Amino acid sequence: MRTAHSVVQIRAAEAALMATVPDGTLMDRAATGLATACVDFLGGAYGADVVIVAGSGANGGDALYAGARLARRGARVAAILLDPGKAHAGGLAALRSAGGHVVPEDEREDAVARADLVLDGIVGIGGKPGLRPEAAAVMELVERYDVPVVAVDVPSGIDVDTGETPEPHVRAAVTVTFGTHKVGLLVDPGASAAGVVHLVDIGLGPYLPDPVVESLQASDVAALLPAPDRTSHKYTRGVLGVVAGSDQYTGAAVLAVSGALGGPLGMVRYVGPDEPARLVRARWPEVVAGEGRVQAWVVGSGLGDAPERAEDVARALADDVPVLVDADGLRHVLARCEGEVLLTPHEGELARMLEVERSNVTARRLHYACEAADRWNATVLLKGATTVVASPNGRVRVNSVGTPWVATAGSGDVLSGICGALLAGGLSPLDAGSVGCFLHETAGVLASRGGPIVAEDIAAALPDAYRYVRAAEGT
Ligand SMILES: NC(=O)C1=CN([C@@H]2O[C@H](COP(=O)(O)OP(=O)(O)OC[C@H]3O[C@@H](n4cnc5c(N)ncnc54)[C@H](OP(=O)(O)O)[C@@H]3O)[C@@H](O)[C@H]2O)[C@@H](O)CC1
Ligand SMILES: Nc1ncnc2c1ncn2[C@@H]1O[C@H](COP(=O)(O)OP(=O)(O)O)[C@@H](O)[C@H]1O
Ligand SMILES: [K+]
Repeated sequence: MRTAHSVVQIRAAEAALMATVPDGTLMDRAATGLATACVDFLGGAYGADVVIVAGSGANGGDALYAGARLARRGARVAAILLDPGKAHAGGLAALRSAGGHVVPEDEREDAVARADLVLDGIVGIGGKPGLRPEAAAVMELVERYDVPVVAVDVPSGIDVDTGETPEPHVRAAVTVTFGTHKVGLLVDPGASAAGVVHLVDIGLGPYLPDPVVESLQASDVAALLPAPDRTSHKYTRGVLGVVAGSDQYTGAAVLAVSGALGGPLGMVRYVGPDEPARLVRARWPEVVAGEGRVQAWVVGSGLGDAPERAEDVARALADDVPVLVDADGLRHVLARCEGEVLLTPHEGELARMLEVERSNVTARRLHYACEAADRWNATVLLKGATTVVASPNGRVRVNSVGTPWVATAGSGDVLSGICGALLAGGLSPLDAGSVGCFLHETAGVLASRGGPIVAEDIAAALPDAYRYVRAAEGT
């Protein structure tokens, strides 16, 4: 499990750990890990030109100490001090004694222009979102000369606790973070600004409380996946009812059912108009058409906007089993939900539900997913490059696995099917949403292998994704 903590939690853990170790130990651990990551990134330090952009806090201190290590390994290291009077004294002395130097103000552009790497030590967890003008001016040079950035702890300027990114902020190729992940490194748009995140263990683990955000890894997913045993039969494995598709959107029915059949259940019942029902059965003879007992419902994909389809959603929500509501069905979730409900909007659908601009949802994904979970008393899975799954009890998971090739028409219908299958298999909405999303994106990666795919390819690769995560656990 990858876990992310808030700044307040990290500060408290840091204080508790610091009381047990000599002064400077944590910064030494951080700088050592940071320097190693820079050497890996550069493919060796010798002869490389490294520019450190250092603010006035400990984040600048980490960068300067790492710079000293790189200088000792043969890099030419130059520091741009944003506030020379307040630069970290120990870090600066270490850099100077290792042969590094401070860049005079009128030589900043030249230094950036020839750099192989810029270390962003402007601010860390003590910074306010955005950058001050002087820091922004240096980072403009870095972007103009297209110099790759390794961010220290966080890309400076992002909102560390939410992943929001008010401009300006740093865009990093790699972020080397210390002790634990920060929420803003896992949630977009902050996650995109962070690039590849590398965690350096500085010994904080035993002092950290429950995380604010979790991110399942393959072995976590494997541990949560239902699998049949010798006593299983199709009904004990779970039956999913799929209410999807319409005469206009027949494909949604086929795709939602394909996603469901790629999951660990015993049977799918399809409930819908004649034409999509005919297509579903032609494609999947094992599907039973018509109502019957189910362990969970998926309702919504491709229902269309005919007012009478509201009945479908109401009937599913009134049944005493977990319900996933997707796409068109989301228009009809008007009141607070009761029981186990998973809502799976994309940003546009969530914006419509909350009556806000879509751009606001894009900018504040964590905030609006949590707000919707609270408002509807349901688990909300907000789709995207990093999917957020927020439950009404405050637990949040983020999925960072996947490929943008998964963003293809009908892909969301497949997702609703696999998540529904997991609900029918007995998983909670939080587990079904986060495990389903992991399997769906992993299937996308396996099917795509770097090339274009269609939604059916994702559904077809779901059993392989299942095998892949079980292999990761060694089961
Ligand atoms: N936690 C841990 O376990 C460990 C933490 N460690 C490290 O410490 C870091 C936290 O250090 P920190 O507390 O000194 O704060 P930090 O982020 O460097 O700077 C804040 C200062 O910057 C300024 N400033 C603020 N906003 C700004 C802006 N938008 N644009 C420009 N400047 C801005 C403001 O200063 P001012 O100029 O107002 O005096 C403020 O006081 C942490 O991220 C990690 O790298 C590791 O060493 C080891 C273990
Ligand atoms: N950039 C991306 N990287 C990975 N997955 C993505 C990206 N953008 C979207 N997705 C995924 O693609 C799917 C799209 O679903 P949705 O928007 O409902 O499409 P549709 O309505 O066509 O089925 C979701 O699972 C979403 O999380
Ligand atoms: K930083």
